[in-house]
Amino acid sequence: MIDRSPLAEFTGQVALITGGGSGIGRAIALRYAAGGGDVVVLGRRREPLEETARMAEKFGGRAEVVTCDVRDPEAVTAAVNGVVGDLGRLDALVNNAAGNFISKAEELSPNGWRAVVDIVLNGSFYCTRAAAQHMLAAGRGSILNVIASYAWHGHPGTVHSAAAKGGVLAMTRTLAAEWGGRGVRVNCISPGPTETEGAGAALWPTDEARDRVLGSVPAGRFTTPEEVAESAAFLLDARRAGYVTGDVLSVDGGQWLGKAVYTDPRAGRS
Ligand SMILES: CCCCCCCCCCC/C=C/C(=O)SCCNC(=O)CCNC(=O)[C@H](O)C(C)(C)COP(=O)(O)OP(=O)(O)OC[C@H]1O[C@@H](n2cnc3c(N)ncnc32)[C@H](O)[C@@H]1OP(=O)(O)O
Ligand SMILES: NC(=O)C1=CN([C@@H]2O[C@H](COP(=O)(O)OP(=O)(O)OC[C@H]3O[C@@H](n4cnc5c(N)ncnc54)[C@H](OP(=O)(O)O)[C@@H]3O)[C@@H](O)[C@H]2O)C=CC1
Repeated sequence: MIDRSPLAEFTGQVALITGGGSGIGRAIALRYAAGGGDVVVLGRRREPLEETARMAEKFGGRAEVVTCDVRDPEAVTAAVNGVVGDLGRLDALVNNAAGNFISKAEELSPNGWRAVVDIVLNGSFYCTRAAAQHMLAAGRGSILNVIASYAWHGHPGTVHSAAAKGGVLAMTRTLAAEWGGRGVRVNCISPGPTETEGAGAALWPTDEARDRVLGSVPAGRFTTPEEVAESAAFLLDARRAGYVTGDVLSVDGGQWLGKAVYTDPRAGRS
């Protein structure tokens, strides 16, 4: 459980976290609040967002809730402008909202493809565009995109999500270069398999599938949302990561390296 951060690095600052009502998004919101910041959590369902806000307020800062579908660009712009109107500033955006399910590519319907790409890639762009208008005007800001390692190595069964996350990675690098001289940093964080409300049901719904995923992680366990949140706090903090932009931090127990590399007995690992 996250307690107040000894750094208090976000005191006086404001973060907007999409998908902040569950899993990794909630952990990032709570870590930001523990660091003294104010948080706004955005998603489609009000109830889980309000639960995050109640938890965040215990750290003493402000916490607000916005219901919005990131696939709706007008609603996103209104939500972001509302944050700045209510809280006076916007220092950080975390594009964490996502949709996912497993499907053979040849059986995936156009609408299934569209649902995931719209949430992950288009939604991240809409939020980024709206937030950057304020950040660039202020000359400071940090945008963190939550991706997955299959953005660069691919993964059978998740072509929609892998393609969308790959697009977010390219967007991150492009915008880091475009805005690097104007005070706005853009980075990615790449969690390993993490047991959350959405991921377990969508990606490893059976014990057999769960064991197979676990078997792919050299560290031998799932990532915790709090581990992702701690690294997210580092990347969001301008004092510690002010010179880091356009990069990806993997928090995955070595999963993307490929466990096969480590299971050769000649290397002393099995
Ligand atoms: C083999 C994989 C193992 C993975 C091991 C490695 C793991 C590490 C990396 C993990 C990386 C990433 C993880 C995540 O992103 S986890 C987050 C998961 N969270 C969620 O998905 C929560 C939100 N989800 C949703 O909102 C929905 O699932 C959805 C994305 C579908 C969007 O909901 P919406 O209500 O807008 O959409 P619809 O229900 O109307 O559906 C739209 C079309 O999509 C089709 N669909 C939906 N589900 C499925 C399915 N399970 N299989 C096939 N098709 C599906 C649906 O039928 C609609 O299409 P049609 O209109 O053509 O029918
Ligand atoms: N868990 C894992 O193993 C891994 C996760 N990731 C990434 O981490 C991030 C968080 O994942 P995780 O916590 O597991 O996921 P969850 O499914 O638990 O959370 C996803 C959140 O996104 C919100 N959301 C989904 N669609 C929309 C939408 N259209 N508009 C607004 N909000 C939306 C959901 O709220 P609501 O339904 O109320 O809208 C929910 O709060 C994602 O980007 C995911 O791809 C990366 C690697 C591994």
